[in-house]
Amino acid sequence: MRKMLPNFLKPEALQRYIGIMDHIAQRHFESSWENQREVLVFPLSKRYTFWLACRLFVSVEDLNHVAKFAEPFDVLASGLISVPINLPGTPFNRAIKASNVIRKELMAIIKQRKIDLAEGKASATQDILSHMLLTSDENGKFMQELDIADKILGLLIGGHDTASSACAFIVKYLAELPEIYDGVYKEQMEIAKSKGVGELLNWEDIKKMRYSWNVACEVLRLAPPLQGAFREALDDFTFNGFYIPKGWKIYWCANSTHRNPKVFSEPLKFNPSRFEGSGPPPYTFVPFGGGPRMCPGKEYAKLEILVFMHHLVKRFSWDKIISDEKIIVNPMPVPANGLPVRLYPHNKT
Ligand code: HEM
Repeated sequence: MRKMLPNFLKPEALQRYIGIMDHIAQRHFESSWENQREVLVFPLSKRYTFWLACRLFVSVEDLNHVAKFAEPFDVLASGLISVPINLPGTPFNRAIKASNVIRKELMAIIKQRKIDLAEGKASATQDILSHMLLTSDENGKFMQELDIADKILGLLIGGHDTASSACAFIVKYLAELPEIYDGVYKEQMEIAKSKGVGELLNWEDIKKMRYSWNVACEVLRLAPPLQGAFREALDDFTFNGFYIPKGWKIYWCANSTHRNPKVFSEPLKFNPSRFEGSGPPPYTFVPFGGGPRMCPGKEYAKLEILVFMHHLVKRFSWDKIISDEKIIVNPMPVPANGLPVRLYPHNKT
C-alpha cells in the first residue's frame, strides 16, 4: 500500500482537486477571516487544512460532520507522541479510543460509498476514497475496507499538523518581511485578475505561483514542521569520525540540515531566491524527508499551501499583535500564543 499511496497523491491525480481546494478555501476565509479585525492564525490554519482533508479524502464538507472527526482527531493528535502505556486515562489510551471512533466513522462512510458507486450515485473521481476503492494493485487485488480506513486515517494524521504549521509560519514571515509579502501579493493578484467571476483556480494558475512556492520553501527551510525521522543503518559505516554499527537507529534532522552554511549561505537570512532554477542540491533541503519513505503528501501539501496563500494575500495585509512571540516545538513548531494578527482588508485600506 505504501507503494500505491503516491498514485493517489501524485500531481496528475491531484489536479482535478484544485477547484475543490479553491472552493473550500473561499468558504473558510469567508466564514473565519472576513469581517474580523483580529484572528488567531494557528487554530484557523488547522481548521482550513482539516476541512480540506475531510472534503478531499472522503467528501465530508458539512461543518457539523467535519466536527465529528475533528473532536476525536484532536485527542488522537495529542496522544501521538506519548508514553505508550495503555491504561485508562493516559494520553496513549485516549488516543487509541479516539482512533477507534474515527475508524468506525470512516468504515460507515466507506460502506455507504461502495453502495453509492455501485448505484451510480457517487463518482469515481470525487475524492481519494473513491480512487482507493476503484484502484487495484499490480495483481488486480483491491484493498479491504479496514485497510482503506487505516490508510485514510494515516493520511489525516500525516497531513494534519504539518501543513497547518507551514501555513501559520507563512503568515508569520509575510508579516515580518513586507518586501516578500509584496512579491507574493503581486504574483497572486495577477492570477486573481486573470480569473472571471466565480472561476476557480486550476493547474495553470498553480504553475504561475513560482515565487509564492519559493517563499513557502524558504519558510519550510527555516521552520520545518517535522524536525526529522528515524532510519535504520543497513550496514556499518563511519560518519564524522563516529562508527555506526548496522542495525542502529539514526535520527536525521531537518533543522540542522537546512542551516548548513556550505549549502545555504547566511543560513538564517530569509531568501527565497535559493529555490530559483534547480534549487538546492539533493538531500540538503528535506522538509518532506527523502528517499523511498519521502512524504507521499508533498504535492498535496504544495497545492493546499499555495491555495491558502492565494486567498490570504488577495484579501489582506496584516501585522503581528505580539511582535516577539515565542516559538515552541511540541513536536511541531508552533507560535506560543497561536499567532494573533491584526487584519487590513485590501478594499478597506
Ligand atoms: C507541509 C506539509 C508536510 C510536511 C512538511 C511533511 C513532512 C513529512 C516528513 C518529513 C515525513 C517523513 C519522511 C521520511 O521519513 O523521509 C512525512 C511522512 C508522511 N507524510 Fe508528510 N508532510 C506534510 C504533509 C503531508 C500531507 C498533506 C499528507 C497527506 C495527504 C502527508 C502524509 C504523510 C504520510 C502518510 C507519511 C508517512 C510515510 C511513510 O511512513 O512511508 N504529509 N511527511
